[in-house]
Amino acid sequence: MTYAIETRALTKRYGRHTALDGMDLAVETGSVFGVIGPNGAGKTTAMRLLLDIIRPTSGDATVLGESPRAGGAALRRRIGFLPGELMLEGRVTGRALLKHYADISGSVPEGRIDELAERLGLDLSRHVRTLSKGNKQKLGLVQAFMHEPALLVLDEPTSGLDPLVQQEFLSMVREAQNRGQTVFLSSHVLSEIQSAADQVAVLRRGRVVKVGDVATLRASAVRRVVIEFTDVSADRIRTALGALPQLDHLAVVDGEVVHVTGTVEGHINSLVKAIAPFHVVDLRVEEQDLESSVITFYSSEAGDEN
Ligand SMILES: Nc1ncnc2c1ncn2[C@@H]1O[C@H](COP(=O)(O)OP(=O)(O)OP(=O)(O)O)[C@@H](O)[C@H]1O
Repeated sequence: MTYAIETRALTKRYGRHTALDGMDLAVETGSVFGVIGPNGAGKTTAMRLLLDIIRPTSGDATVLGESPRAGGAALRRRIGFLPGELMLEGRVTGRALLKHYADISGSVPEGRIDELAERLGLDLSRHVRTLSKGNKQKLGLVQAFMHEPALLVLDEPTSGLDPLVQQEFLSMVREAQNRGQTVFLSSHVLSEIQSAADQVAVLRRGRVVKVGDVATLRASAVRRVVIEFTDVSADRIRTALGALPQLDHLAVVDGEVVHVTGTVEGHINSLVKAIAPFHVVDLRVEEQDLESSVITFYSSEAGDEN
């Protein structure tokens, strides 16, 4: 197994504030790896460390087999980077700017810039400072993808893109993967990661709190359950279900039909066993998308740190 990115206890502090706290990650070569987390979780900090834009307080990283610091410009050319905050102010056209970047990164295939711009619906003849946020983002994407680098590091790549362009971006990611490129991307919009990423790391307050493939994260996902019973009292149901450890937010409404709602984390086996003795007239189990699931995860963990 080879890794395009490995980090060992990678840590960045700003004064007393820890932006990234002992990150251990291994990103397989040729995979699409997503980092998700809310604003301020440390996603941008992690990416800047990998690009040697900032230096770690402690710990280290290997990117395409080299340390970001020692790899220098040669390593940088093998990475396509989309920064989170793209500053494009010049009085140049998109085409001129990309030509400038292409001269630096070298080896941009003939016609590649036009092909990518067309796919994303970007007008290359406009001055970059007149472009909208979404169009600047497209220019940033063309710049990151155009030289088909071994590794793509994309900070919030879909922010500002409309849904159709997001779909086009996702097919660019898949094509990059088919070519053997590795894609490391961040988002706080988890639905984007869900369809694109082989592996996902959940980052929260500078720490990796979960890593897994989308299927594994789903297996531990939080599901919403709705159950209706007849011929039983609400109290008996409360007693039967109240002790189940993975059942949360339990609400039992008394009536001719006893109505129960709650959330279950992980497998629903013990819930099914617990309701089996009663007369169940309806049972619905709704899987939340990864986004709601992880948000539930954050909120259930909230308050465990300062
Ligand atoms: N140069 C800096 N000086 C001081 N604190 C910083 C600096 N850069 C980042 N931080 C802090 O480090 C934490 C992590 O920031 P980071 O930008 O990595 O988060 P993020 O997950 O990328 O969030 P966002 O989606 O908002 O960009 C935040 O609390 C941020 O305020």
